[in-house]
Amino acid sequence: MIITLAGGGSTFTPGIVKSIALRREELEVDEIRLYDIDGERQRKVGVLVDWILHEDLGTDIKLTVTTDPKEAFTDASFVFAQMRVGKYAMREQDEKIPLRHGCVGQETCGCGGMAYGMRTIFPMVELIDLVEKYAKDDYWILNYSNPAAIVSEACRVLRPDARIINICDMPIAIIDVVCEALQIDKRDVEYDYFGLNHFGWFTSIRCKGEEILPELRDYIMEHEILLPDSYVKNAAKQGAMAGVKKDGGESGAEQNRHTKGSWYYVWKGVYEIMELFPEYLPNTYLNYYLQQKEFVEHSDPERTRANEVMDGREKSLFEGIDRYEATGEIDESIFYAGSHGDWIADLALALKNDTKARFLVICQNKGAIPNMPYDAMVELPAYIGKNGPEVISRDEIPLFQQGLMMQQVNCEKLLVEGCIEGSYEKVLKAFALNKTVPSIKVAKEVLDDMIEANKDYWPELK
Ligand SMILES: NC(=O)c1ccc[n+]([C@@H]2O[C@H](COP(=O)([O-])OP(=O)(O)OC[C@H]3O[C@@H](n4cnc5c(N)ncnc54)[C@H](O)[C@@H]3O)[C@@H](O)[C@H]2O)c1
Ligand SMILES: O=P(O)(O)OC[C@H]1O[C@H](O[C@H]2[C@H](O)[C@@H](O)[C@@H](O)O[C@@H]2CO)[C@H](O)[C@@H](O)[C@@H]1O
Ligand SMILES: [Mn+2]
Repeated sequence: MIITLAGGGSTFTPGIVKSIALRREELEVDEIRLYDIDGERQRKVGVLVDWILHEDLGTDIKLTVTTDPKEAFTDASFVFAQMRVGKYAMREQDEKIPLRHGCVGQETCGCGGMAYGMRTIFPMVELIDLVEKYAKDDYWILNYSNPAAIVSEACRVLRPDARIINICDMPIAIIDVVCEALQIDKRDVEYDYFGLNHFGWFTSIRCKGEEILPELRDYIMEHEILLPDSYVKNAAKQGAMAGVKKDGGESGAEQNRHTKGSWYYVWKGVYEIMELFPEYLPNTYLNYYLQQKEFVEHSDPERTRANEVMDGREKSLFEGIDRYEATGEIDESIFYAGSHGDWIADLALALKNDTKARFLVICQNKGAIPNMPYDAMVELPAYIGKNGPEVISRDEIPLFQQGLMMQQVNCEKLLVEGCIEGSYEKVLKAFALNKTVPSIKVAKEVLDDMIEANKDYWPELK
């Protein structure tokens, strides 16, 4: 049983490998392969992965680190994809170019998300074709590569038969925070959710069968933020309490980072949205669409999330690996093993062992939300077994959410069509349709700057 990580040089690789290795008996995994187009970045991550597999956990799982697709995918059962096409340097452009024009600058939302999507569509299709060619016939690609909404729409259009499931860790990250805030165990929690990727709402959260959304709402209103007291106390102890505008990089500690810099506004925004629209718990990404003006106001166009990540997660990981290579000493806090890795490893487990466990997945609607288009890629709970997701249908969604989702879904579809056809006009219409963009003139200005910045990545637009 072979699992290949595509984007093996990712900062998330060590955490994911640890989650796989901790489930080695149920997954019956014999070999883990890392595949990347950047050999040196991946080699370094491979050094840490080797330590995790063979020193830390003492497993006999074989490790292969390669830039050769044939070696990477031959006979693989699972491919976990986590590519960042254009790396952090292009993420920085995605975030900074729109901000220069007064628009939201974000990795996966608005103009930045569309730019990232246009870089990723064809490499993703290429990956699918390589996996089809070399992997086992019943392979599964479990895809984290962002922007997952646009990537999944492109896969639906270009490779409709691919055995790919697109997923996101934000909803489970939100549930982690909710559980910490209310001091409950996440194993007791089940939730209902609907939306698009990075664009959805929790409609019910249950703990041991009891509805806890009202209690959570009270917590958020009382604290004026969705942040657990324990996170805030820990961060304060470390002298890193935020709320502070435009502050420095992340610390190694996962909890700590949520209390400062751009993450602070993520959790504050949940309160600001729920104060006005208390019915559901919003995905934090809705901030960028519902508070676009305020986001631009509190952003520093010279220092965005990409800078925080480069100075934080990326730096501490690669400096830690360098230190290990030089001294043989390892500091485990340089990588994060948690829900992100557990989620994808548990999904593989559900597919392999036909567990019918419940997961949120990005899937074609096919009537599951009756008042959304049949071919929209939506995010919904599903039971996962050996034949893939069995999506749980629901009632019609309210007009406010449906209106927002229709605008966003049409934007994503136009972008994918424009990218495939090489149509400037369609891509411009996608930019103009996005809720983060105030006028067609601004849409054109941002798009033209994006074309220049992405000339090594995007198809030509005519
Ligand atoms: N869906 C989610 O909820 C979720 C959560 C976290 C991260 N992500 C995504 O996971 C990815 C990795 O994030 P990161 O911050 O660790 O980035 P990273 O830059 O550290 O790692 C990405 C790796 O992908 C490699 N890569 C780029 N193009 C490739 C290609 N065509 N083939 C193979 N490898 C390629 C890069 O060389 C790099 O090593 C990103 O797409 C990010 O957006 C998604
Ligand atoms: O800015 P980044 O690169 O730190 O995060 C962007 C990603 O944010 C979400 O995933 C988070 C998650 O919410 C957090 O709790 C922790 O697990 O880290 C993840 C990655 O930072 C989101 O779901 C992803 O799509 C984004 O790429
Ligand atoms: Mn996500």
